[in-house]
Amino acid sequence: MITVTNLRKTYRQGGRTITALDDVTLSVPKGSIHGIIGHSGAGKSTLVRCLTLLDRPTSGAVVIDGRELTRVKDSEIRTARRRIGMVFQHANLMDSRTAAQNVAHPLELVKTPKAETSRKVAELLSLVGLSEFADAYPSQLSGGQKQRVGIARALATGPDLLLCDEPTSALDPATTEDILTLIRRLTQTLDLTVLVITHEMHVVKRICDSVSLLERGRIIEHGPLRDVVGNRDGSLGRSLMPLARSEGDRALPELELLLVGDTASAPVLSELTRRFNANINVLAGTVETLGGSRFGRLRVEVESAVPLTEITDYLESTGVHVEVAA
Ligand SMILES: Nc1ncnc2c1ncn2[C@@H]1O[C@H](COP(=O)(O)OP(=O)(O)OP(=O)(O)O)[C@@H](O)[C@H]1O
Repeated sequence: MITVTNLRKTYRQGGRTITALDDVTLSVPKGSIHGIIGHSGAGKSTLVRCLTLLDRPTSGAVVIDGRELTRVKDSEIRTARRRIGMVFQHANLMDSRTAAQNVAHPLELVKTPKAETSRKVAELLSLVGLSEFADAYPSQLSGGQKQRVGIARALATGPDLLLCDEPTSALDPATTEDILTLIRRLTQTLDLTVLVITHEMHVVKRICDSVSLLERGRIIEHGPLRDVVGNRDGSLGRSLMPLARSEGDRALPELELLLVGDTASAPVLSELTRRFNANINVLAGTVETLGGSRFGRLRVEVESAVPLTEITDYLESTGVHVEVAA
């Protein structure tokens, strides 16, 4: 489990104070994956540096499995860092070493006996599905295979936290899917705590149990995926389930509907047609299962003799979140 409390990082630059992280608080239980999503400049890299002690936070605490990382003395930083496995955008493998030798590297650094290293490396390569490639050099591996070696290497010292910094940003869609499936599987098999830093919404959608939106150093929205998507006041739900834009001016009123859980499977539109003798035209729509719940987001235009408020009141009474498009 990782708990970050009131984390703050400021930099002095040319007489100005730049606040890169502003009161960041989050908590990720064991066996789950938390996504941190943010645009360029939001503070993602600063957060990674503070969590890995490459940079000391200005204030606040980071506690990983009961150990307060922020209190670790400089002389103990190396040891403390072993509790965190890092997966980067590029695996950065050593070209002169085979896959097995790359995975063995962190174990050699902590002087693990040879036999134990061999056993662990074989186990890790098997976990990431690369047993047959143990003796292959990075130049003989695909991008996805290199990333698998990188993940095996990150897990070599048995970390409490796996920190994935843009783990699939350099991969094609099919390989991205493979790597995300692997991260999800390892989280469960090894009961890991995983933080995924990304700017890609589909990564959050595919594997995260919960998510935080980082903007200008602050977490402005956070929660389990299903709460965030169902929250009509936030922007994350819309970003996770976007709708195509409306085209031009339309004569009829437009409604945006958010359907959550059972409502997303109910025949809401046909009921609307029957009840209000309305013509409904779907302009855009998406239905997905996220964080174990089903969600539908629809933009519809409505033609009916009945006042629009009656229709929206009815929809709200059935549990549909309604917004009248401007
Ligand atoms: N060493 C530094 N000195 C001064 N300002 C910094 C330093 N590092 C980061 N910043 C500033 O802190 C803010 C957050 O930067 P950071 O690199 O953490 O964002 P990011 O979300 O990782 O962006 P990107 O995705 O582009 O890497 C930015 O305004 C940046 O200019």
